[in-house]
Amino acid sequence: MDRPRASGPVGHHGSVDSAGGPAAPYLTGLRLTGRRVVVVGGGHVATRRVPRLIEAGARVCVVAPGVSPWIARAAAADELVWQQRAFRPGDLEGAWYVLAATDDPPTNRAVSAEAEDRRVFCVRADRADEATAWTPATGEVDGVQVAVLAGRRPREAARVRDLLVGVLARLRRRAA
Ligand SMILES: C[C@@]1(CC(=O)O)C2=NC(=C\c3[nH]c(c(CCC(=O)O)c3CC(=O)O)Cc3[nH]c(c(CC(=O)O)c3CCC(=O)O)/C=C3\N/C(=C\2)[C@@H](CCC(=O)O)[C@]3(C)CC(=O)O)/[C@H]1CCC(=O)O
Ligand SMILES: NC(=O)c1ccc[n+]([C@@H]2O[C@H](COP(=O)([O-])OP(=O)(O)OC[C@H]3O[C@@H](n4cnc5c(N)ncnc54)[C@H](O)[C@@H]3O)[C@@H](O)[C@H]2O)c1
Repeated sequence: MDRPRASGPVGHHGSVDSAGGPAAPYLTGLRLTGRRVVVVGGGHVATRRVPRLIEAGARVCVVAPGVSPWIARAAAADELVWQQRAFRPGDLEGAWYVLAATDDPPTNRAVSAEAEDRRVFCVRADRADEATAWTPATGEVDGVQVAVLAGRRPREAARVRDLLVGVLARLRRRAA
């Protein structure tokens, strides 16, 4: 079947074409309620991402010898499970989504290899080119969610997210 054509500068699929570049990720919305998500590593990057997984209702398991105070508190409050040890093969059993976010590249590589074997999508914090998923910059205004990927330019993604959230909030206030 032919691909549907874009009409005008912004196609009906919402993209301004950058023909010839590497394929862009397929943006989607994971519905994680009650589903196991394994986060390997419990430092700065994991601590930025885990709250959103919990908000989405995921059953989060953090595997790391040491974690941030926020993750330790969330574990104590039963908001997540913390396995206080290094990653071991088999830890991804039953996972729907995986984050490899340690500061040890061989461990991140082992996590992403196990995820690949199990065909589970996996973010890899240190090597986006070897990951099967990327984390967008996100925001929300009155039930409208915004997610921005900027082609491995996280600061640009966060800047555009802030702009969009600002515009949405202004539109909301004007409509009220
Ligand atoms: C948007 C955001 C969402 C979030 O994380 O929640 C996000 N990174 C954020 C922050 C941030 N990232 C980095 C720093 C420290 C340096 C700096 O300041 O520049 C900081 C700031 C900080 O940590 O404070 C460095 C970095 N990032 C990546 C690599 C590896 C690589 O590119 O290979 C390295 C080098 C690591 C190294 O040195 O080894 C990779 C990715 N980072 C992504 C997302 C994915 C898609 C991005 C896109 O398409 O635009 C992608 C591709 C994959 C992924 O990781 O999912 C969040 C802003 C959230 C917000 O502000 O709300
Ligand atoms: N993608 C991004 O947005 C982004 C941003 C900053 C840094 N990074 C990259 O991500 C990596 C992690 O960054 P960070 O700032 O969160 O590091 P961090 O030092 O704050 O945390 C590292 C965590 O990994 C854990 N860990 C180490 N070895 C482990 C093992 N074998 N098994 C399980 N857990 C293990 C530690 O206990 C700790 O919890 C960095 O090395 C950097 O390459 C990515």
